[in-house]
Amino acid sequence: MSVHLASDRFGKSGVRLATVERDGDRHVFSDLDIDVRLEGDFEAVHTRGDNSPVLTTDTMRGTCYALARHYGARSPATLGSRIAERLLEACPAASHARVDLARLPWERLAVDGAPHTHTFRPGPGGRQLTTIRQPRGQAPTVSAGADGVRVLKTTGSAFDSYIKDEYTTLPETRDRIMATTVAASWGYVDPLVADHAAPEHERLLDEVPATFCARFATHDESESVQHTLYEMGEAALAAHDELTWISFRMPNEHHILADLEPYGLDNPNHVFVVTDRPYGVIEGTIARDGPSAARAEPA
Ligand SMILES: O=c1[nH]c(=O)c2[nH]c(=O)[nH]c2[nH]1
Repeated sequence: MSVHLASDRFGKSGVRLATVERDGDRHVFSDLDIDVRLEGDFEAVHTRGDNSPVLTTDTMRGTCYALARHYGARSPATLGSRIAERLLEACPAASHARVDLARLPWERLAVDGAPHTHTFRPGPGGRQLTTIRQPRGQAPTVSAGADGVRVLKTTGSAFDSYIKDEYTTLPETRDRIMATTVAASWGYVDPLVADHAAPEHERLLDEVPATFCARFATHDESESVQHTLYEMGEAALAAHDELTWISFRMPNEHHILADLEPYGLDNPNHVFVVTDRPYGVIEGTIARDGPSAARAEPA
């Protein structure tokens, strides 16, 4: 039997790193979860047990902390780019570095109506995601995203007219709860890709989820999660010229009308059984028409 190494990459996941920047009394707290990966010519590591080309994943972890000391963590795109560059410098066999940085949502605690200088609590949104892809000798690209963005609406969602066969038991409905925890990722037009530390990227990490969540709320003509996903993508691309594509993963967090008949009660959309498993998963990428569509990547 003959086999070969078809693909490989290695790195560190779950590098948890927080920084405090002190601007007088006012502290800025940044909390990141970083993943790094290297790809390149590491075949001998696998096939011959030759570790000489390996930059240890422990060194990758150390690199993240050391560069956070130099560059801070307030801009994940800046920190991520520096980490990617450094990993390629330190590991000659690597041809590509990828750094994924998730920023956890902390917000200032309000005390007597004013944001506190050094006390924080978990913020309401999801995690903000920045991905740096750095091919050796070429410009890096940045893509972005959000995950853990939880939304639910209590009306304005229908689901009917689907295929019915001998295994179909799902009742049709013109009025249901729609709930999901959105994971989104998006890619930028070229100027923003080149200028990867652009403040636009930071601004869009806030604004794009706000745009697609607003469309989730206002799309009261929803025929399905798929229908709303498309509307959310279209709204994001319409509102933000910087984006060329946006991908969503939207689990359908089912709220099933409870059967209260055994108790002699009616149930006009009041009481629901909340189930977490199994759950539907709806995924899609919306891209602008034209050449940029070819660069669309899955979430
Ligand atoms: O919006 C929905 N899309 C589906 O594809 C689907 N399938 C299902 O069972 N419920 C739903 N809801």
